[in-house]
Order: sequence, then C-alpha cells, then structure tokens
Amino acid sequence: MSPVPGEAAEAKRVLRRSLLSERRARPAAEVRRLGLALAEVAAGLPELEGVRTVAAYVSVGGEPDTGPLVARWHARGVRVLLPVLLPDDDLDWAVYEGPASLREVRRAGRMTLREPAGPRLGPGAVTEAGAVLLPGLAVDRAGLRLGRGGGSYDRVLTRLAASGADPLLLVLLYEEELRESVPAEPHDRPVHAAVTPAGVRRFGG
Ligand SMILES: Nc1nc2c(c(=O)[nH]1)N(C=O)[C@@H](CNc1ccc(C(=O)N[C@@H](CCC(=O)O)C(=O)O)cc1)CN2
Ligand SMILES: Nc1ncnc2c1ncn2[C@@H]1O[C@H](COP(=O)(O)OP(=O)(O)OP(=O)(O)O)[C@@H](O)[C@H]1O
Repeated sequence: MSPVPGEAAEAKRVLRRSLLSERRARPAAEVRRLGLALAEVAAGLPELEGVRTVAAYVSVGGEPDTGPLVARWHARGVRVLLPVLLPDDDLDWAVYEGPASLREVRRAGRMTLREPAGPRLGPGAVTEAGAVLLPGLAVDRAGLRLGRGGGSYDRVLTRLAASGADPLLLVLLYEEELRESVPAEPHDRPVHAAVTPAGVRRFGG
C-alpha cells in the first residue's frame, strides 16, 4: 500500500493500461485454446465439489475465456449467476440459461458485454453463491486483485463480507498476470485462488 494518497490509484491506472493492451494483442485462437486449459484446471478444484450455485461472468475480447468453464458448470446442473452492470457500476444478477439467454449490451465508451436477459434477482443474489469468479487483470502473491476500476467487484466483496457469506473467490488469469505485487488501496480484499492455464495458485491460510 502506498503512503501517499492517490499514488496507488494512479499506479493502478498505469498497470491497467499496460495489461489491457497485452490482452488486446492476444490472438483469438490463443484465447480459445487457453480457455479450454483454464476450464480444465478450474473444474478440477476440490474446493468446488458440492457447490450448487456459482457467480461467474461472460468474458469478452482478450479476457481469459470463461466460456468453457461456464458451459461445463451449466451442463453439470450448477446454477450459474451472471452479472448485469447497473448505471452506478454496481452489479445485479440473473441465472444463465444457455447461450440463447445472453444478449449483447453496449454502453457508451465501454466494451460490449454479454449479459443474461432473464429475470434479475437483485444485487444481493451473489451471496447465494458457493464460489465467485471475479474478473481481474492481475493478482499478486498476497491474492490482491487488480480489477477494471469500476469498483463493481469491490462492492461485491463488501456485500459478501457483510452477509457473512464466505464463498471461494477465484480469478482466471494468463500466466504473466500473476505478479509479485500489485498496487493496493485500503478497500482492496484478497481472493483465495488464481487459476492460470498452467495450474492453480492459492493464497493465504
Ligand atoms: N466480461 C466482463 N464482464 C463484466 C466485467 C468484466 O470485467 N468483464 N465487469 C467488471 O467489473 C463488470 C462490468 N464492468 C465494466 C467495467 C468497465 C468496462 C469498460 O469498458 N471499461 C473501459 C475503460 C473505460 C471505462 O471504464 O469506461 C475499458 O475496459 O476499455 C466495462 C465493464 C461486470 N461484467
Ligand atoms: N465497497 C465499495 N463501495 C463503493 N465503492 C467502492 C467500494 N470499494 C471500492 N470502491 C470504489 O471503487 C472505485 C474503483 O476501485 P478500484 O480501483 O479498486 O477498482 P477495481 O478493484 O480495480 O475494480 P473492480 O472491483 O470493478 O474489479 C474506487 O473509486 C473505490 O473508492
């Protein structure tokens, strides 16, 4: 954590820009290939055994591909909640009912997301999940996650803690996005594990 106010926030912006440009440069075929490896590693985690509801998201562009993992969970009868971005950057949730239940949502100046079209369950629905897949651009050795900067998942983590829910917190990353350290602010909370195509890295106790 930085002793100078605002310094960590600026360092996050700088690191985000470089990580996002590296993701943009990744060929689509490689994104797909690595997505299969990510699903293989994630689906084999013993911590996920017996989990009936997960909260995930649908990756876009050069993000680590969540598609194969979401498809596998859905096929096994796991209830998959997907986020709906609200105007204030908080997240609502709806159940994934297969590819036809997604729609493309374009918001001014932002990347096009694929969101669930079904009934919205409310922001509190994420507390029903036994595991939460969080988007991240990088995770460090302490499990601290650099997000996109909307603070959406910071709010999710606050909500989970307030409700007493203690789901498995998981981030899918490319190998190079596992970092020694990432800039952190007082509100940042660590995740439990990062999955890369090469394997899983667990943090903390
Ligand atoms: N696939 C995916 N879905 C997701 C997220 C995500 O990171 N990835 N989210 C994670 O929270 C939430 C949506 N949050 C978003 C936050 C920023 C931007 C975005 O387009 N940002 C610009 C930067 C400028 C800006 O913020 O407008 C960019 O990335 O180019 C999009 C979605 C929920 N759904
Ligand atoms: N619990 C919270 N409730 C509301 N706003 C919050 C909360 N936690 C953090 N924020 C705000 O969200 C903004 C973005 O924070 P930060 O840069 O840490 O995002 P991030 O963790 O990279 O993104 P995300 O959480 O969307 O993945 C900051 O202005 C921060 O003050």
